[in-house]
Amino acid sequence: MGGEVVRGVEWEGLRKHFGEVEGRTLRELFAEDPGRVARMGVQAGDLFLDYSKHRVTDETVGLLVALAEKAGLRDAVERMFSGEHINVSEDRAVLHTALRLPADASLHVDGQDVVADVHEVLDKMGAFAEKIRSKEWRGATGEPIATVVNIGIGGSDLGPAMAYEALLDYADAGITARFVSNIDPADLDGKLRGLDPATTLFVVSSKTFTTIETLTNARVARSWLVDALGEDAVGKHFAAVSTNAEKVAEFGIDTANMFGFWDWVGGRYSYDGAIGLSLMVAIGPARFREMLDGFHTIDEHFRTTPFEKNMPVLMGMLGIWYTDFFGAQTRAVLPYAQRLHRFPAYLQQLTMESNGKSVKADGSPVEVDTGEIFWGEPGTNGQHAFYQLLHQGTRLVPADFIGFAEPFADQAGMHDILTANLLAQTSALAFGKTAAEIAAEGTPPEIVPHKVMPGNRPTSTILAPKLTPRVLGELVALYEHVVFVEGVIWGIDSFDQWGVELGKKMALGLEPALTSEEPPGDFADASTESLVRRYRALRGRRV
Ligand SMILES: O=P(O)(O)OC[C@H]1O[C@H](O)[C@H](O)[C@@H](O)[C@@H]1O
Repeated sequence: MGGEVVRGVEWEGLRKHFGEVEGRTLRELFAEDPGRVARMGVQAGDLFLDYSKHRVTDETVGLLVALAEKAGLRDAVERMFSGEHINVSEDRAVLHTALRLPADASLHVDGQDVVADVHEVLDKMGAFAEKIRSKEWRGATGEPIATVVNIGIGGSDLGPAMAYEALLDYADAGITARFVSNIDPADLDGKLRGLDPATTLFVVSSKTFTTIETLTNARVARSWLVDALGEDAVGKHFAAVSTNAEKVAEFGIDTANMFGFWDWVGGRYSYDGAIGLSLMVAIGPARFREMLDGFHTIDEHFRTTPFEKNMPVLMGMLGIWYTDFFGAQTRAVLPYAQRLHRFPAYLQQLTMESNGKSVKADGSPVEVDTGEIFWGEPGTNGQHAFYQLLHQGTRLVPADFIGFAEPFADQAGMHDILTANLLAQTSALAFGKTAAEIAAEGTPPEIVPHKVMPGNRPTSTILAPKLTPRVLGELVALYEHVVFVEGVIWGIDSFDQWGVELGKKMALGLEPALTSEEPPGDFADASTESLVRRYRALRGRRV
């Protein structure tokens, strides 16, 4: 499966074809075939993708689709959706798609009625969120909750934080959310500033409930609350989201206020379940469910649409095309929506923790580059910062531009100016400006080379009607499945993350060396030892 197609017949066919396409420009491709625009557009739910500004022909698309077929992508999709243990290194099912199945759907996995479990938790979250939003839930002093502080990190932070920011215009109950993640004390300190313990609810979010950052922040937050309101206040001011009820109880949070999920939901795939609790409190259960419908729409599209019109398949295969044939290292994601300012950061975990692997699912080494480096900033800000490199630098940076037709609120035509910028950038990136065109404007000859815009820089444009809860769900599901497609082609396990473990363990081992009164002991390496001594000296400790 999967990785076996790398360097196979279809792969080599693509390599040969790449030799023919590499030297062609988008100007030529468009001049020869203006009809490509009509053919290279696909709709999935509310999302429209224009991929005509990619360095591909119909033949390229045909070959990429054939590679996906040969890799067994169809089967792999079914295996994921039906709950097979495709996360082989952890022997787990991968069922984030079950988090958004409608209540009348049916899915039994490992003897468990997954749909019933999911909806039981959603209903419990909904009831809790409504109590807080309606002010029926009162804090220890009888006041309603004004602020929800989510304490979590990685998948237990990035998803709800990104989505809360994205959907801020839908937070209609006067309840704001804050997100604390970093073990740097500055994070919690900054986020607690200005808050009244009497009106603050903490949601401690951790799949494992063993993550040191989260538990430490939660402990400090607990003291902050208890110092102000006493020990008895904890029950009214702390909730937990976890798969680990035992640890939640051990920490001292009433499991009646705990919202569960399952080992078949990866941390980075979890905010559409209980990890989204703080988001649900802010926007309400109905809008949260609209968001889930959006996710589900794309799940169905991915599962049932022929590959030639399948948005995640096309985007994933384009990722393979640029990574493994053009040798691109990164993919920029450029949302023309300020509300999506955390979307690139969210995608970094989703994509890079999933596909940053150098062995295949069977443990053998991969033979080609895997894992695109995702990065980005909202437009138009990025235009005034790093787009220079995108336009005239030596590196090829394929980019996804994301835009919306309707703003939540507009002023002075600002939204149209925003969209005009998105369109101008993708056009300039694709078609550039030649030396002759620049010279014809009267530019002095010695300046002409500086002004040449090489063009031929590929982009996707994703356009949606409006950034609603539904559309956000669609966008996130789209990228989840893009990750899946790429992982299948590379033959890797996109659902484990062993690479983060070693550093965590070493930090636990190093901490005593920083704080001990004894001279630092033996170290594995001289550089680390010298830095430990320097740090201790700077902190006035014995070296
Ligand atoms: O939710 P938790 O168990 O606290 O885990 C939080 C995060 O920490 C880990 O280091 C993983 O790399 C992430 O995938 C995970 O989302």
